Amino acid sequence: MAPPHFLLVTFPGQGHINPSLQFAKRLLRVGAHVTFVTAIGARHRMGESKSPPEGLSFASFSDGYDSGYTDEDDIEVYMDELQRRGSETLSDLIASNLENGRRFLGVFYTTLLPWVAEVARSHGIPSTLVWIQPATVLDFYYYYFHGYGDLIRSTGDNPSVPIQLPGLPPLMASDIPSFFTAKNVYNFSLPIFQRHFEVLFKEANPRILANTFDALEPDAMRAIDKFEVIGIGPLIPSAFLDGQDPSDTSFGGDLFKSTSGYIEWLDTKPTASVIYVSFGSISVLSKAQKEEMARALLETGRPFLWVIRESGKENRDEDRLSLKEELDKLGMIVPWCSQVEVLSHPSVGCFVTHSGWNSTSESLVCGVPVVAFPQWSDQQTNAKLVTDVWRTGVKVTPNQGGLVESGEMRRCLELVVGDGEKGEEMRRNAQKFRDLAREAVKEGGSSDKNLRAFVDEVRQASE
Ligand SMILES: O=c1ccn([C@@H]2O[C@H](COP(=O)(O)OP(=O)(O)O[C@H]3O[C@H](CO)[C@@H](O)[C@H](O)[C@H]3O)[C@@H](O)[C@H]2O)c(=O)[nH]1
Repeated sequence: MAPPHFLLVTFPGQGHINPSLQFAKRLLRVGAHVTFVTAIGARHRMGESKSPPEGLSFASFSDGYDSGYTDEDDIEVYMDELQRRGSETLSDLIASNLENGRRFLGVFYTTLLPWVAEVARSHGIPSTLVWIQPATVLDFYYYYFHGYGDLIRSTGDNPSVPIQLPGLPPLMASDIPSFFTAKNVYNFSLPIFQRHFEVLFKEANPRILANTFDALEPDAMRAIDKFEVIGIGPLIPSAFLDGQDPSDTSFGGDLFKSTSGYIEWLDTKPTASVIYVSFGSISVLSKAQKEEMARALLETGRPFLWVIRESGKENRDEDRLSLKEELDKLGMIVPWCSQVEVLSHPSVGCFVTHSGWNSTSESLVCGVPVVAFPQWSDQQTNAKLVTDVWRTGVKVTPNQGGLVESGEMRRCLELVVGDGEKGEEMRRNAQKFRDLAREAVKEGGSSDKNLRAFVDEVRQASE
């Protein structure tokens, strides 16, 4: 019998590409073939040095921004173009495969691409959303559009009163996804999430595969009876997780150029001594914030590895860090690194993170406690889970102007890396979730079983 063949469409951002590539590899592991589709600009940047594993092929479409989306572009125009051009190409791809006798058994699409489900439906192919944030955040979006909108909107009026939603921890105004706050400037976001639910509820049996696992969010995964949330995560390269495929040492789709030497540098540092600082693939700290961070790192006196992505502005006087020489003596600043490799390194003892969902799950998988420094989107909620539910980290408190001062940063770092009871508890919890994550993905673990059962069902339904 021919292997089931799936189409997997992902938004062209690093935070989407990484879990999608890992999801594709999981599908291969359960005997499926996958065609991975994203926009041309991202596909080019992902590079093609490593030959893909057998059963994985790539296709791409023009979103109209083939040389890359930049900060100067209008995100709303971009999202419209992505949908318009993406829908056409995807439809052609499905049709030409059919003409050649190849039928996709199912279409998977990640967050922000609800239109993919419509394209799949127009060809009579079942589609499934792959949710790449925690189930808690998914539930929160659902509640907003289904009965709790007024309550959520009123959080800004009563910032000290928690919102209590079924199955979720009490959330303060500062814990909710940024798209719901008065400061939100991304007007495209809420209608897209609303549309995700609309297309989902056109399915007879709405199901969502989520990059989380049963033991991590047991209540949030079962909170809503209108759809089934199936945990298939954490989606992390096998070598750093279950070891089933030791050759799987990277996601395989970096959009940024890395440097060398940082692993050798980490090798020279004592166990759990290094502070790793990274804000993912989108957020950029202001110059003032970088200076505060630099002071905190220097005052803490511990070695650090800090990712500052290249923006082309580094060499301008106004962007140059004033303490650069001192920083270079104590730590290392790199433009990009293999984050999972760094977090798995025994020298790393603390992760200062923007709390993107991939970085958060990677911290859990590697058992590294965090200082959460959320910026936007789901990150406030992820930080809440880390600090109050899993208790594997602490969150910074900005001053009235929104700046996290060096003293506050230092306080948080010392809580995490220090010898106190709180630090020990966070390290213990981090180890606990590391073990639970491994348990979930190993053969027979909850995520492994969930994905196998899902693929078997799709296969049987198509027979
Ligand atoms: O030097 C680096 C820095 C990052 N990474 C990787 O890049 C990914 C970053 O993903 P994430 O931590 O989720 O951050 P963002 O890139 O900011 O992701 C966006 O997408 C995520 C998924 O929707 C959301 O959770 C975030 O809030 C949103 O900002 C992770 O896999 C990291 O391992 C590296 O490999 N090297």
